Amino acid sequence: MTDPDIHKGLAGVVVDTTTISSVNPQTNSLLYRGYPVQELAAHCSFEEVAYLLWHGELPTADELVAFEALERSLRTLDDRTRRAIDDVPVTAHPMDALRTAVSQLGGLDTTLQQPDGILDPALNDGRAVYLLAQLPSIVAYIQRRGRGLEPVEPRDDLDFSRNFLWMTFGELPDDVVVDAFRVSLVLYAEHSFNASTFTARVIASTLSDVYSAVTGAIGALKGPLHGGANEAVMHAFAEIGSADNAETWLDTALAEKRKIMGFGHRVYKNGDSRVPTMRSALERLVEHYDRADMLALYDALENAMAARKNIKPNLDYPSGPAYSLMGFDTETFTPLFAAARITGWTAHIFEQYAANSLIRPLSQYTGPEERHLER
Ligand SMILES: CC(=O)SCCNC(=O)CCNC(=O)[C@H](O)C(C)(C)COP(=O)(O)OP(=O)(O)OC[C@H]1O[C@@H](n2cnc3c(N)ncnc32)[C@H](O)[C@@H]1OP(=O)(O)O
Ligand SMILES: O=C([O-])CC(=O)C(=O)O
Repeated sequence: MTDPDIHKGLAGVVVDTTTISSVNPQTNSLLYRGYPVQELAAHCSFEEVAYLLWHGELPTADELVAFEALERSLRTLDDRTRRAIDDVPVTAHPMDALRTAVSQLGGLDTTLQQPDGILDPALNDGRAVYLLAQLPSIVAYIQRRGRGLEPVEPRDDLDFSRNFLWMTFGELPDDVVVDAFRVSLVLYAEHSFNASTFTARVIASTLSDVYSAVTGAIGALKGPLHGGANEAVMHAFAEIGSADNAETWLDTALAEKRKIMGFGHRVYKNGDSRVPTMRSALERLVEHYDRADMLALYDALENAMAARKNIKPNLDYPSGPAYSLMGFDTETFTPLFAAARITGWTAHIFEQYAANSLIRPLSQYTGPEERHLER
């Protein structure tokens, strides 16, 4: 019998079709429902992008008004969600607290028990907007709790990005900061069959519910080879200290066979299509906060990595320092990624439900030959 082809890590394997986004390493482009992500980042609110990912088209003016009103009405945290977060030790990683909170939202949703309660598209549309509205409140609550601060209530006179920053910091930053934050959310919203989205689709393929699928996706995103890389970038920056040390630090790290976080990508081998847009946002923040030293370090490490390994940055590389300049705690960076990616995750969960086939690949057994107990 010939050995089957093994596709370790499913690298290069096309497992299904999708109409949600297309990642094109040949043209270095990323399209959401056909629109280049750079155009969306330049011209659209995060709410418009969420609507586009879910419905396939940008909202009309009336649809946007109704959608924004609904999202704003769903932001307040239930006391039971706060208590669930409070039961997680404050020293735990914020992604653990976020995962617990989303899991608990599933337990609180009694409509899951209705006939067809898990798959009903109308119920699921509502759940997606609810998760979109709740995640910023949860993430802001977790960061403030970590700092020993009282929560800040959401405001329904603010758009998604502004309200997120308001709830986190208790004040509104300048427009340049809000805009960089909005750009990061748009860029993080969706990226086809990445590890966390695929996790969500695997869970959805068993006809489990959307909260379970999102809870699993949060677990997958936490890892440093995926979303966890944005905070790992800042840990590396802290180790390096300043631009002068970048080359020496990198030589040591590579000699120790360490992975350099924020560099490399499974699909893009010649640069991540989102990096130039996020880097421009980072440059505006650097100017605003007068932190040329941050950009110098950023460039020094990028150049050293290009010279030694010819490996380019991914989106987590500019996002990490951008979130740091905005004032987020380093451990909040991956929860921010999750609060944006909830849009892509849920779009994929619903696409999976709509044309489902249980995801269950094969493996080649390489363990012991058949043997028998000696008793
Ligand atoms: C938004 C996102 O989630 S983007 C991804 C964020 N993750 C990171 O930034 C973590 C750091 N990067 C990595 O670990 C990898 O580049 C991954 C996991 C993203 C992609 O990995 P793969 O597609 O499996 O690439 P693979 O690991 O085969 O890399 C090919 C070669 O480049 C090297 N390489 C790839 N990325 C890096 C890196 N960041 N640092 C050092 N070497 C690297 C590998 O060691 C390997 O070298 P080898 O052939 O000598 O063994
Ligand atoms: O596509 C991937 O493998 C990882 C990634 O960049 C993302 O999820 O945004």
